[in-house]
Amino acid sequence: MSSFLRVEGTKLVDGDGLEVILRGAGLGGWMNMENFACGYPGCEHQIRQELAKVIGKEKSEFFFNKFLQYFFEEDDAKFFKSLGLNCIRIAVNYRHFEDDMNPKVLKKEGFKHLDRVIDLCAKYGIYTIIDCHTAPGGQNTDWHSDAGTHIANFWIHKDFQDRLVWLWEQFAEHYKDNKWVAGYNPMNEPTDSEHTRVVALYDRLHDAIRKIDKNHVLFWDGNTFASDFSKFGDAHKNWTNSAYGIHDYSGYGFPAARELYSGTDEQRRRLRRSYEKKRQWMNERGLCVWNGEWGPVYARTEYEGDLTPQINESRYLVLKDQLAIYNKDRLSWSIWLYKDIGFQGMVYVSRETPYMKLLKDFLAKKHRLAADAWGADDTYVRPVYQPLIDFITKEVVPSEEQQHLYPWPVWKLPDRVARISRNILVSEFLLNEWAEHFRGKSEAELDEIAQSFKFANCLKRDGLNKVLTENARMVAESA
Ligand SMILES: O[C@@H]1[C@@H](O)[C@H](O[C@@H]2CO[C@@H](O[C@@H]3CO[C@@H](O)[C@H](O)[C@H]3O)[C@H](O)[C@H]2O)OC[C@H]1O
Repeated sequence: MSSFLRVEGTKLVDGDGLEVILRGAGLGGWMNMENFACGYPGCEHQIRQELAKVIGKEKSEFFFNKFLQYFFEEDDAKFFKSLGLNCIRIAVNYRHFEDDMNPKVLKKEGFKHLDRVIDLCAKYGIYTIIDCHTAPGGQNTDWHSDAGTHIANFWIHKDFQDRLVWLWEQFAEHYKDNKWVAGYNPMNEPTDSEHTRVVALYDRLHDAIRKIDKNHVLFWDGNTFASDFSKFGDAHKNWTNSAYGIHDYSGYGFPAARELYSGTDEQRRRLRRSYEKKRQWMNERGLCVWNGEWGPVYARTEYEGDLTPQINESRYLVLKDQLAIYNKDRLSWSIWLYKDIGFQGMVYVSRETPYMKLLKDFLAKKHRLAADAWGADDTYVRPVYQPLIDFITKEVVPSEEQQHLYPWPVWKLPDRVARISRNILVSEFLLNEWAEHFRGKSEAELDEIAQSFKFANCLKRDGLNKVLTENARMVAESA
């Protein structure tokens, strides 16, 4: 490894000017844990608080540290590489590096696992992209920014913005010489309702990082969950060595899809249209595009029963058809996600592990209540929330236009009701129930529970991995 990757026109290239197409995955709920991926309700800072209340701070930190250790180790890197993939996007939570009660004081221990995983990936020839998935105050309206609210306060507090700039200075200083780090993704999925503050912030982040690190590629997500660059204007002219991140989730990959995907001409047209819309701004300017997140979720026999194989075959087809589009464009991408508890991951924690056995009934309850937002099936609770939706549409804001609160159009009214009443409110009441499962556990038991996330204790989603491997083989042969 002799060179940094860089952007040349629409491509990523190595030091010899040879094109490099990054094909890989987001690591998942690791240094930014997520409810559906890790099996808890709400968001990460809430379960950390709750577990500390139930088993004490020391034991709780012990557990989370073990979790971080076992989640990604040598076997994971080896397996990932064996699929023909070459890049892992690592989502990190700012809280590992800075305490809200002690702002702008670096927690050096935050780098312990991040360095370990970056070095492990490097050992196997896998690039990494550092993705700042949460910003102080919350840069978006969803659970994964770990704010615990649907108000993206990051955009209305300069202090929060200053702290993110400071954090990126720390990252840049720490990783500026690391050539296996393909680049930095300074902010995951902003939702700036004014569309201008995000551009001003990117200017600041760019200048701060470039003062320290002239080499790494910067991957800038579009506004509104990395779907919209339409208000970016000529902003790119200020940003050097930059690529632009879209997140190309297709509705066909989710339970709420209007129909099961079977690859009809009309469905393929929709798939392509939704992708092309997201990259239009880059196309018009000849800029480099990176698809930082995409991919379906999968049915599980415990919930979808006999329909599981049929649903999942349809989801694999969505995946294949998306890949066909991306291959034509020689697009770099990062599928969401590598490891979880069995909803979306390439590998997932076996139901026979201590963690999954411990939480079996709780997870079934959480599923029934549709407490997570990601790909939730709301069949059981729809009668509870539909009256609220009807009330808002009939009595509160009868005009459709007034129902279009940002982040519309990604959030329609039912999405908003789901996020606020289920993913935030109901989940709050479930936090203690989750944490109580750990009451009275010794360190040895907590260690054993955390080991559930080890590669050896995970199953592989063969259908998904087969599609990815065959694609890797095909692109390698046609190169
Ligand atoms: O951490 C990730 C997170 O980054 C990701 O965020 C979601 C991305 O998608 C958003 O909705 C989609 C927008 O495009 C439409 O075509 C799809 O149908 C929508 O699902 C969503 O609001 C974001 O939260 O999601 C997964 C997290 O684990």
